[in-house]
Amino acid sequence: MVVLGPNRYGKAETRIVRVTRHGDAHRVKDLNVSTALSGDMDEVHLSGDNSAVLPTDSQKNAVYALARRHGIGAIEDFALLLARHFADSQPTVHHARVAIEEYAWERNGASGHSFVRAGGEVRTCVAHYDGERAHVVSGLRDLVVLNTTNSEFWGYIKDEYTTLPETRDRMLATAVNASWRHDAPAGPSEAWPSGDWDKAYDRARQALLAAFAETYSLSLQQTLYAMGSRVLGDCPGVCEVRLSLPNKHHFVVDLTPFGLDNDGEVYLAADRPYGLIEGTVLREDAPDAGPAWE
Ligand SMILES: O=c1[nH]c(=O)c2[nH]c(=O)[nH]c2[nH]1
Repeated sequence: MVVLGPNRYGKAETRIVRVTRHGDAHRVKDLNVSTALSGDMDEVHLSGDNSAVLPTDSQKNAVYALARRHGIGAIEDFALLLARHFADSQPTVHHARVAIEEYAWERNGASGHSFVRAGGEVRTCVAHYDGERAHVVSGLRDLVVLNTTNSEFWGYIKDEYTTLPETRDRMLATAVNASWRHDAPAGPSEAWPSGDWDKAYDRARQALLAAFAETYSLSLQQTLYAMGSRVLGDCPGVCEVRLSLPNKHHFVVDLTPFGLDNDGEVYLAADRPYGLIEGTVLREDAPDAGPAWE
């Protein structure tokens, strides 16, 4: 006997560039949107009856049409708009998940129409909506940071395979992958503070950077906790932070064969393998996450 378990379906990675033109001053939003719907989908799996299915092609078209109709502000607002559209317009759709990545462009020179892709991190969000309640997780990935000192690593277990020398001064570098969960409003999801998402994003990003720079680190784990705590302290309305930090190892190169000393001046930047330090930091009274992280 087999049964159908949890399932969802949607259009992954719809790439959309939305241009807003105010005279000669243009604005660009460059997104990657993934939708996933669930609901009365037993029959399509069990008998092939498609009558409950909103095609993934229609989901993709809705992304473009709603972008044209409503414009795109903060990605969290656009994700909620789409999630509400799917769950509120189709009786067979009980839950919508919309994930968006944003690629930033900066103005290129003084013209209003030329742009250069900002090389740094990618902004992310995931919104869930079930017809009643919404959950929003914001975040970023690939924010690469490096401290040339104020990092030590010693006092760890030494087993028969340990060769790593203890260090009181090392390079510490990582590509920050962070997501932060917003408190869901108690009432209907329309209560989400619209227009505050960009400010909240800048504040969380700044908290991550400040904590990385200012923490005297005895391990990347300690730095992770400091970064998560700082976001919670600086960002009202954020109740949980999840971090995934690859330890981008930098090894001092032995230059003695060439008659040269090397007191923390020349490093080999290793590509892989890398330590991967992951953790969650949350307010003690954080409300239940529901589907927020799915
Ligand atoms: O900050 C660190 N944490 C570790 O757990 C670890 N393990 C390791 O080899 N180097 C490091 N660095």
